[in-house]
Parts: sequence; structure tokens; C-alpha cells
Amino acid sequence: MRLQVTKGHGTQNDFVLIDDRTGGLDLSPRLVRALADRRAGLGGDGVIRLAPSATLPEGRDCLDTDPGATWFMDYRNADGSVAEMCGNGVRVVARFAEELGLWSDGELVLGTRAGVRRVRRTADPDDAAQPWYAVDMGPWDLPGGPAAVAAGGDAEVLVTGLAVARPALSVDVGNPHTVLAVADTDELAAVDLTTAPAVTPTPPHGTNVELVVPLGEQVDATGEVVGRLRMRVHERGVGETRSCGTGACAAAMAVRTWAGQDAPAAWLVEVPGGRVRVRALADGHVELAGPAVLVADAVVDTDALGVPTTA
Ligand SMILES: N[C@@H](CCC[C@H](N)C(=O)O)C(=O)O
Repeated sequence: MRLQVTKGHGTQNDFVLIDDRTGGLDLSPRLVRALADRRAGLGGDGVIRLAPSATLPEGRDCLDTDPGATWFMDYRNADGSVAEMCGNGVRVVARFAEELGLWSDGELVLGTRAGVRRVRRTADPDDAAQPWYAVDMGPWDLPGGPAAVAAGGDAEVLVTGLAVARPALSVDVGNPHTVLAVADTDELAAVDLTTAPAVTPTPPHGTNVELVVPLGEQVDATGEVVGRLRMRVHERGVGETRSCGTGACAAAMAVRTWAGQDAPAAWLVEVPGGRVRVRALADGHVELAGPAVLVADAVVDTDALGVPTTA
């Protein structure tokens, strides 16, 4: 079968995007792995199918919550596993939906496995000429509660290159994250994330791991005081990636929690692939803003991938 796809990225977290407006594509884990393969396939940290919400049980749940959530982001990690949410992916899907003519005015209301998400167009706060997308990523939570914060964490993480396991905080942003602070940007640059960090206790559904260094505060172009942090991430189902949107949200909310109640609401998160902005909203939700870029359209021969496919 010949499969039309689009390649896109958000701060270099890259995806193969599939327009499945009929909802008929059999997106098997094998096909996901083959598409995401950087040598024998097209390459990507994940594969995202845009499908009618009405064609998936999780999509129908979203329609019950908001009948405007017509389209569903079916996100898969490069290893073929399903994940609840992808923050960079939501923005890139919004850009894709624009390109397909599915969204032009107001907010895009999108179904996801973590619930309904709303996307609006905005601009890079430091360069108004650069289009960005802002997403209400829903509620965030510390599964370990205040006790975990008081104890310095509810997990321990051992990363190759660090001599001992470090305390870490579990953060839920629709998908699971474990955030640990490292000493400085040199230590952050030196760690080896080619193998998965060892997390104790073992999270039942796995976890994404973010290593962070708080970098203080600055006043942005609008006059707002914003926090800054640098982050590297090892993603569940992928490996080290150059950015993770939900990871940036988890990292910012962890660092803000550690900093105490006077900490800024907005955080600029520097990742190897660029920067995104995270904001704690008054209703307990977290907002993620950043770029979304489509770089190519392509036709993939699924027989050549070794995964004959039907649509
Ligand atoms: N890169 C994504 C997160 C993708 C899912 C993650 N690997 C998981 O398994 O939870 C993002 O931008 O949030």
C-alpha cells in the first residue's frame, strides 16, 4: 500500500504524521516501528495518526466530554507503544490540521488519550514574527503528594555518569514523568542517556525521565518575570529525544514546586532542540507553548517497509 505521510517536529521532537480522516488505517505497532526507523524507514520519535474521534473508544469518550472534539490524536512512541499524551505532538498536529484545512478559526479542540486538549495560535514571546501554538495541557499532579516534596522526592533515579542514585519527584501530566535535579549545566551535558535511567520504585507503566538544572529568573519582552531551566529527557518508548513537551511541563512544575510559592508562574524550558514556554494556570492546569514545523510530505511504500498494510 502507498501511504501518504507528513514529517514534522516541535523543537526537534519529530513525528511521522498520518492523515487518516476516514479512520480506516490499521496502524499496527509493527508499522509504527517501521515508519519511525531512522535507517530503513522515514524516522521519528513517534508516529501520530489524525483520525475522527468517533472511530475510537477513547475518542468517543472525548466527544462525550466535548462534542467539538471531532478529531483525535492517536499518538504512538517509536517502539510501537501507545502513550496517553504528547505535548510537542499536540502542537504539530494542530499545525497539520491547519495544513489539511481542518482548523482555521479560534481554538482547535482535539481528542487525546489523556482527554480533550485545546490549542490556540500564539507567537514566540521573544520574536512576535514567529508563530507558536499554545495548548492547555490539562491538570498536572504530584502522585506522591506534599509528603514527596517534603521528603525530597518519592523516587530515586540512577543515571549513567552520575555516581549515585538521586532523589526524584513523580509528576503526572496525563502521562508519567520522573524529574531529578542535577548539579549544573556541565553535569547535565555529561550524563549518558543512551541507556534508560533506573527508576526506583519501578513505575508500573514506565516513566519518562527529565534531568533539570534551574537557571534563575529573567524579565521577558512583555515585562513578565519568568523562570528558566535547562532539561534533557529520556522518553519512555523512545530513548533520549531532543525535546519533550509533557516533559517540559513536568520539569517546570517540579522546579516551581521546589522553589516555593513565590516562584514565577511561567517558565522558559531550554531543551537540546530549542525552547518552549510552560505556564501554571490558575485552575490547576498547565499550558505549553512552542513552535510546530512541517518539513516534508512523502509517500511511503508499506510493502518496501516489510509491513503490508490495509486502509
Ligand atoms: N515527546 C512527547 C511525549 C511522548 C510520549 C512519551 N514518550 C510517553 O511514553 O509518555 C511530548 O512532547 O510530550
